[in-house]
Amino acid sequence: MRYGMGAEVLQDISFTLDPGSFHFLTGPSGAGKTSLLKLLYLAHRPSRGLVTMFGDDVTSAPRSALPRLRRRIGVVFQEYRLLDHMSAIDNVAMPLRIAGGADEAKIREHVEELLIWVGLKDRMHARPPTLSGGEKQRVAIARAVIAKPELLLADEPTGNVDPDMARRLMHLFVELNKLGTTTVVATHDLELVEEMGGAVMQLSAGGLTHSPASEGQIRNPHRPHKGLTP
Ligand SMILES: Nc1ncnc2c1ncn2[C@@H]1O[C@H](COP(=O)(O)OP(=O)(O)OP(=O)(O)O)[C@@H](O)[C@H]1O
Repeated sequence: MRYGMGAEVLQDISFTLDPGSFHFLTGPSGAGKTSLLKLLYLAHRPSRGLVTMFGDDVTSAPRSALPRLRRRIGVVFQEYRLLDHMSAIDNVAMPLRIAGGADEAKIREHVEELLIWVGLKDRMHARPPTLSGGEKQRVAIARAVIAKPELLLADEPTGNVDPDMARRLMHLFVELNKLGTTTVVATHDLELVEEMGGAVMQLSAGGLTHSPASEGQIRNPHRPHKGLTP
C-alpha cells in the first residue's frame, strides 16, 4: 500500500483472519497499523496484491459495492469521526437505524444500556464537541459495536481512557467476539495485550514481523455484559 505517489508504507504482508478470531495489532508509531486497518475497512485499495473480505475479492470491487460491505464492519477510528450535530445517543443509534428493522423504542433502550455500560449515563444527550476525548472515544466504541458487526476494527481504542476503563472496553470487545465478531484491535498498550492474551500481529516498518500461527482465541475470562448477549 502507498499513499498517492509516495513510498510503500506496507509491503509483502500476507495473513488470514479466521471468522470469529481476535487479534491485536501492535508495532511502533508509523509502522503502518492505521494503514493496514484502512485496507481492511476498504478505505484504501492496495497498490498491488489482493484483499479478500467475507470470501470475496474486494480489491477490484466497484465503489458502489463498498457501502454494503462496510455495513458489515464496525470501526473505531483513531480520530473518532462522530457527527457533531447529533447527541451521543443518536451517534450510537445510527448503525441500527441504517440497518432498519428494529423499532425505535428498542433501539433507544439498547443504546442507552450500552452508553450506561461505558460510563456515559450522564452524557448521553451531549453532542461530541462538548465531550472529553475519553468520552468521545467511548461513544465511538459504542457506535462500532452496537449492531454486532461481523468484523470489528478498532484503532487505538483505549488511548484516551484510564486503565480501569480500558480494561472494561476490552472486555466489551471480547464479549462481542464471543458472539462471533472477528476482531482486530490496534494498540500500543502491550500490558493490556499481555493481560488479555489474544493473538498478536506485529508490524514493523510496513512489514508483518509476527503473525499469529494459531486461531486467535482470547484466553482470559471476562465480565459478562447483558447488552451484548444474543
Ligand atoms: N495520508 C497519508 N499520506 C501519506 N503518508 C501517510 C498518510 N498516513 C500515514 N502515512 C505514512 O504511512 C506510514 C504508516 O502510518 P500509519 O498511520 O499507518 O502508522 P501507525 O502504525 O498507525 O502509527 P501510529 O501508531 O502513530 O498511529 C507512516 O510513515 C506515515 O507517515
